[in-house]
Amino acid sequence: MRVRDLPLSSSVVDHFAERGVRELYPPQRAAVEAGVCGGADVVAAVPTASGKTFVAQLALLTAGGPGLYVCPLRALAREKYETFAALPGVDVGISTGDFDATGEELAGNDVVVATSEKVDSAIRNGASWVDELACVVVDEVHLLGAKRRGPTLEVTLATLRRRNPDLQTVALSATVDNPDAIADWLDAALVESDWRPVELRTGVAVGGDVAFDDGTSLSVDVASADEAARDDDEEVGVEKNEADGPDATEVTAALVADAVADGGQCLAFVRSRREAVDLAERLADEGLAEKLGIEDAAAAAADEATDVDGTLTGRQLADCLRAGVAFHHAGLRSGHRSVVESAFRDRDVACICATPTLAAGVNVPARRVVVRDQRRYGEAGMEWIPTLEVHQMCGRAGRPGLDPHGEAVLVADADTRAAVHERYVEGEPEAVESQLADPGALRTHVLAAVATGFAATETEILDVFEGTFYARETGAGGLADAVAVAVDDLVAAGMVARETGGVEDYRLVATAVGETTSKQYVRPETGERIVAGLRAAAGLSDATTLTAFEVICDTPDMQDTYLGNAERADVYRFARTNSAHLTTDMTEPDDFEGWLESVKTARILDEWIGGATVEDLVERYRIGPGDLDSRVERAEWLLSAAEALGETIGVRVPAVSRARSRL
Ligand SMILES: Nc1ncnc2c1ncn2[C@@H]1O[C@H](COP(=O)(O)OP(=O)(O)OP(=O)(O)O)[C@@H](O)[C@H]1O
Repeated sequence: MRVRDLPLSSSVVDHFAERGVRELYPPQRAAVEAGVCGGADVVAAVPTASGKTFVAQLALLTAGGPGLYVCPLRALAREKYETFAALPGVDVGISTGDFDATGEELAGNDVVVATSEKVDSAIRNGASWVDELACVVVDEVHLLGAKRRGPTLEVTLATLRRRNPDLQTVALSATVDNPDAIADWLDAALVESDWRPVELRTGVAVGGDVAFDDGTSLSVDVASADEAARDDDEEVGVEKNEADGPDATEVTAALVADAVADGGQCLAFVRSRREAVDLAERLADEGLAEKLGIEDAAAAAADEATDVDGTLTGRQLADCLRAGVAFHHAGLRSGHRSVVESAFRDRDVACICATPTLAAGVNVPARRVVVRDQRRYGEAGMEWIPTLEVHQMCGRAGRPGLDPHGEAVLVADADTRAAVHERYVEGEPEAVESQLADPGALRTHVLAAVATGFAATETEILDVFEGTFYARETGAGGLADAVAVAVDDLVAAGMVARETGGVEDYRLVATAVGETTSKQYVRPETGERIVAGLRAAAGLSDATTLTAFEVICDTPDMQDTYLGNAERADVYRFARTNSAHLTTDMTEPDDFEGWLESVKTARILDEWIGGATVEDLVERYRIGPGDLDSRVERAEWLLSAAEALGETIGVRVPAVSRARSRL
């Protein structure tokens, strides 16, 4: 099936042809056969990099009206926006910021790219454009199994479909165990395929020996790399037992060096940000830039990274880039992330050492993927990383048209070889499971349903949830008890009131605080904390910007900031010295550690508006520059919510507005 046989304009056909897209890939053909160009609802569950974006474009271009592309990950939205905006004759809007507004300015676009939070917020604020949509495409729909954002994704999609029964729904998923359940939920045709544009072989490495699942094998020389490490160890007086095998880092280094010497780029995945930086610094000794012959380009990429800022992270990244290697994780500033991603695509860097976030959707195909760590710290100590995530990492291997096959190598040792093989080579990815029953998520969405006027009784709330994936799995009735608890909680928190009509007959209405909380897109617990904080601040004789920051940082909508043991005493002293400016008495918090972390975040933000530089703060408080950026952004949103809530309850705290304007 050819692109030019599809119902697309000739300029669009030319656009694709210029990008080498002339003949449809088999899963794309299956989607067309399922009716994606004719308004049909389709779920496509296909491997990484097998052309899902093209399926999205087909749906959006052929729908008889405006389309919405829901991108659960903010980091990806910009890339998709650019892809859609390049289409001839298509007006594209983007909405990914975290806070506020109906986004009325988005009306009139042919395609809107937005996160599910942003769409949810637009619905709560009464945006009319959401009712005019002809088509919605949800990318990475398997993320409805994610704890925080999953419930928003499914409730938003259910609400859109309920309000607009003619809406075409197209959902794109990674390969999961239950795509049929997702298709059944959306009443959609299922396109399921394991076809990949480049064949992938996956193997397990023990020492320098890799056994692939297609029966082939590979040996790399770890000994020399290992000796290098041993020399280093000797210098610093580390004793190493001769009987120890080579460690996973050295095996990884050898696998990377081998692929690069052969002209191929690599991705190496590790469990944490810290490990990503350490591994990159270790690989900087491998002479990768010389091996790939990219010294000049690598130096230029290093200069670009230096231009972003002068932080320690920026300097480390630049040093690594100069040596042909980079690191990539969620604590990087977006400027650094995009330098790394585009340098990799332009072949100006030989290897990226990354945390699993890179695997989720960023288009960075490599010859070889090495998964050094398959376990990471979780709630229950060291846990295996889900198969779905590891498969997404492995799926980045193989560049269409350039590599005969992609190679994914999982680094194990003699003890873990069998488990790693069973879990990730033989094993199937997990099923997607709804997280909507989580009490915090339910409170948020119950409040939204009441505040927007969609529901005024428990039964009507259950009707709203009837279209969710959760309800498909268990029946909406499965939520009845949990919804009743959520309503009670919201009444106790002063967000919702029961207005009685007759005996035992009542309607649920949002209180003014509940309505503002929902519109400002903060969680009910956040709204409650801010209201209490504002009242306390109004009673302080000396409420300062620190007071305002303490209030908003002590909410579940602000990210936690890690508090190391060494800093604890210092933050404790700071809280004591500044107790006159804080709304919480030190003896009060149930979760004292959590509160101290909020004080640390508040202190950082207060110094930031006082003129401290990113460089200072990053070094003094040991947070990533990207983490500082995201806290500043959240603080802006939460302070604006605090202003709105202050107005609602008639409490004015000038320090809140001062903090906001200085941010
Ligand atoms: N029919 C086609 N012919 C040639 N190239 C194609 C075709 N379809 C897609 N591609 C190219 O394949 C690459 C991967 O496609 P795409 O990014 O859509 O994959 P994806 O399935 O969305 O991946 P992800 O798992 O990252 O979401 C892109 O560079 C795209 O231009």
